[in-house]
Amino acid sequence: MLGHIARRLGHQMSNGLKGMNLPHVLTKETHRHLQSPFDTICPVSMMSLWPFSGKPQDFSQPNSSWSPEMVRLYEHYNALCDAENENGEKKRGPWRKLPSYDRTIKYATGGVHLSKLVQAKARLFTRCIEEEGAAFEYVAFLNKVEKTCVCVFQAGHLLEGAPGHLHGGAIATMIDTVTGTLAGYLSGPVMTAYLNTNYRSPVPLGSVLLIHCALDRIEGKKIFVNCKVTSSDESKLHTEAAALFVSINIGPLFGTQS
Ligand SMILES: CCCCCCCCCCCCCCCC(=O)SCCNC(=O)CCNC(=O)[C@H](O)C(C)(C)COP(=O)(O)OP(=O)(O)OC[C@H]1O[C@@H](n2cnc3c(N)ncnc32)[C@H](O)[C@@H]1OP(=O)(O)O
Repeated sequence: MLGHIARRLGHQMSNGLKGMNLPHVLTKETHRHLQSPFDTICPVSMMSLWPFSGKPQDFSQPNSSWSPEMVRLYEHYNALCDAENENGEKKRGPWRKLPSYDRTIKYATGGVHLSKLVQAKARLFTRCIEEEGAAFEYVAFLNKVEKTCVCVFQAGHLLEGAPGHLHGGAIATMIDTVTGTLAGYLSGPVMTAYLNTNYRSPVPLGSVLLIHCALDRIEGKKIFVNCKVTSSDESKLHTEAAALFVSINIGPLFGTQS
């Protein structure tokens, strides 16, 4: 019952926050991606070591909860994914929009042990709240040449910490997610060994933020990644972090070679 009331309240609040009519805000380019999200992105199987199958829902596509600023930044980075050669022909640039699913392992092929190890109800923490705009709305773009990743993140009303402001744990969660994604795409399966976070200025709830991550160095199976969280115009630094990821071997889980 309480859950039902909370969901209704959340829904009303998020409707109040929307303040936009998606079809009027989105450009033709964005509509193209909405209609066919897999048109322009590299097949997942080509981008990572995860043996995905099928076409699961990509939660990083624009939805009606995205503010005009979120949509603007999405379109800005999306445009970088298509470069033009000297003849004006479209060719793939160094940037890739990364798809984002509510489970990673669910869509993996093989792995006879998966059904026993993974509970059917498990969901990725950042994608587990169904109401659009209520919690983590984000889309990440990877630059494999520069070994960087940028994430556009809109912080929803369920992520409150200090009154009216974003919870520090929610910020750390997003930093872990984006730095971990970069480390994972560069080195395969990893786990966070440490995440050192410095909170420099509070983030108003509902803000759109940029999370910039860059590979610092790789030493054997250790991947060091730096991160900065800024306001959407990059004028204000909110958080800085340094993370260490360690490569792990999960081949046997997926039924692949160890
Ligand atoms: C294919 C990709 C697709 C990507 C698309 C994914 C999409 C979806 C996105 C979701 C992205 C979410 C990303 C969240 C990721 C988590 O949040 S993971 C959860 C939190 N982390 C954990 O639970 C990890 C717990 N810790 C452990 O399991 C183990 O300690 C570790 C980290 C795996 C390391 O253990 P180990 O493999 O036995 O390594 P070990 O031999 O002890 O140490 C190796 C080296 O690391 C050093 N080291 C280890 N720990 C530390 C430490 N804490 N401090 C300093 N140095 C350390 C050691 O000193 C050693 O150094 P060297 O001697 O080699 O110089």
